[in-house]
Amino acid sequence: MKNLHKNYGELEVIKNFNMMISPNKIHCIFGPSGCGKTTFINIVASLIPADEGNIEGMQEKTVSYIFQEDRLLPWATVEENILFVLESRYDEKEAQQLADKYLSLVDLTNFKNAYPRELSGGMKQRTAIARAFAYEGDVLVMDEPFKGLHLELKKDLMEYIINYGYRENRFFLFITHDVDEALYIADHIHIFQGPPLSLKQEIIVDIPHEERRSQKEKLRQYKEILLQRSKE
Ligand SMILES: Nc1ncnc2c1ncn2[C@@H]1O[C@H](COP(=O)(O)OP(=O)(O)OP(=O)(O)O)[C@@H](O)[C@H]1O
Repeated sequence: MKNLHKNYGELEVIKNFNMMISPNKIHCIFGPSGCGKTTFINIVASLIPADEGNIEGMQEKTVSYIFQEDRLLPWATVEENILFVLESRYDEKEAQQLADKYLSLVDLTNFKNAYPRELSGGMKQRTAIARAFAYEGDVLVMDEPFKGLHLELKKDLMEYIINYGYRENRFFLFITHDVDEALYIADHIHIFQGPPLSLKQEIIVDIPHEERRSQKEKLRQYKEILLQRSKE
């Protein structure tokens, strides 16, 4: 991302902002409310245009997006909500296989025929996660995707991203306010401040994912740095 600028009226949300992300790595974005994180990832996902600047390497890339809110179609069932976005990309059989696989991952197979109004907030969010994962975009952009989910499912979903080949050749941008979540999953943690959005510090978490549960002392040190830098 090069020299990005974005204003909302008088407010300079993003000004001369640069950042690089690598495939196979999970980039977490951390920063105070209102600093411009959502605006930034919306630009990366081409949901809104930047006023200036460009993003290289995104041509022809497909994007899966998990929003802060579930954005489900109210008139469609859980399964139809997923199949609907897969239609443009997969044939019917492939789409059904993907929908089945990811409904099972988020533990909603038994609710595939339910409508959003019949679901709890967490179940709606799980549907939105299944929809984004199933689309299998080259770029996965997530804005606090696991907020409100219970710990076990949150861990299962993070494990899935880390361990099941899902990371291969894929770009991840992941906004979270949860320090433990970030330290569990991230390879890079970008601490932002703003507006206008700028990088305060980038932390590279150099503990292999499979060792994160056992390397408690090292993780605690990262946590301290992260909390300290976020507060300053
Ligand atoms: N469509 C819009 N029109 C006008 N101002 C906006 C718009 N969207 C965001 N803003 C403003 O831009 C600033 C950055 O908002 P943004 O949603 O990007 O922040 P954020 O870091 O994602 O916050 P949060 O963590 O609370 O989601 C805020 O001051 C917000 O009020």
